[in-house]
Amino acid sequence: MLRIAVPNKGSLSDPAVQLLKEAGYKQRRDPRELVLVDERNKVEFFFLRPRDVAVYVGAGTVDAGITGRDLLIDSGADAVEHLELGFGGSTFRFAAQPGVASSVADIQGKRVATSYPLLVQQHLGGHGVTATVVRLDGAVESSVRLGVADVVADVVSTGTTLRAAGLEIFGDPILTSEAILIRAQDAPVEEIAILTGRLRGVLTARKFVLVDYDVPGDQLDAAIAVTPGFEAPTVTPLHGSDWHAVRVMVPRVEMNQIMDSLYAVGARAILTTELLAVRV
Ligand SMILES: Nc1ncnc2c1ncn2[C@@H]1O[C@H](COP(=O)(O)OP(=O)(O)OP(=O)(O)O)[C@@H](O)[C@H]1O
Ligand SMILES: O=P(O)(O)OC[C@H]1O[C@H](OP(=O)(O)OP(=O)(O)O)[C@H](O)[C@@H]1O
Ligand SMILES: [Mg+2]
Repeated sequence: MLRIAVPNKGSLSDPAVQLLKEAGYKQRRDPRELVLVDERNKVEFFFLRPRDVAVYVGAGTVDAGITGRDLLIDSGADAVEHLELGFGGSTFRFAAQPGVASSVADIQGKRVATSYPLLVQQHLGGHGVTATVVRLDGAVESSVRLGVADVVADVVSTGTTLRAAGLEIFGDPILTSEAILIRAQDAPVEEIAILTGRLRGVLTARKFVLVDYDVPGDQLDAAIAVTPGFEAPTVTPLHGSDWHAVRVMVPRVEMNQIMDSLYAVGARAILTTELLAVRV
């Protein structure tokens, strides 16, 4: 049985569980459940603290897990980033009160508060900067006002938390993070491939929609130029006329522009439908 670690709390937990459900895996109903066996798919899920996922995968006691890239790096664990999962996006940034620092070099000799000490130490070391890293469990933004640090290094999503604390981002991003599937060095290759295929199937289905339309023969090439498709669109002749029915996958974000363009070249009965899962 493939053993998979899933975050039990925090921002990554709900979207991770949702992704696994959509990929056809059984998920827990009771948030107190720590282990769940999915007999049908031959997978065992372990619900662990997001920070600990990489530790277990790195130790090889579970084969794979869902975590954030920032958490993986900060864990120092010997696990492999295997697949980007398209949620939990954030950047990891330095911030301070206005005028205190404008680049990483300005951190020299200062105190940096963070919940990600290894990630920050590695970044500072890479820039030849020596600083005192103050490890905090959370609410890092308050550390400057409360006098335990001069600079913070933290996860930034909207920036609202930093602004509310009177801090400004400075320097280049330390890291761009998102939720990722990680695997153990010696994870079973075939089982990981099945898991990856299932997850990719959902991620692709989220990015694309299916468009169907009818188009007269003399406009078929113009319509296909608008919707070239993943490989090639499916074209079926309509009974008793020179019209064709076309079915094609298009990127969800471009869906409305594409429908407008199709209409403009003479396509009619243009329908868009959701995809549940895809193998391409
Ligand atoms: N707005 C956000 N706030 C915090 N973490 C975020 C946010 N957006 C994405 N993430 C990602 O979520 C992961 C942090 O997981 P964690 O479980 O610590 O979440 P949390 O929401 O901070 O929970 P906690 O209540 O334990 O602080 C990191 O990979 C981080 O990059
Ligand atoms: O840029 P924003 O959209 O404001 O989001 C970023 C904030 O969210 C997280 O905090 P969280 O709520 O997880 O609390 P914590 O600091 O205690 O982990 C993170 O540590 C930042 O403080
Ligand atoms: Mg947090």
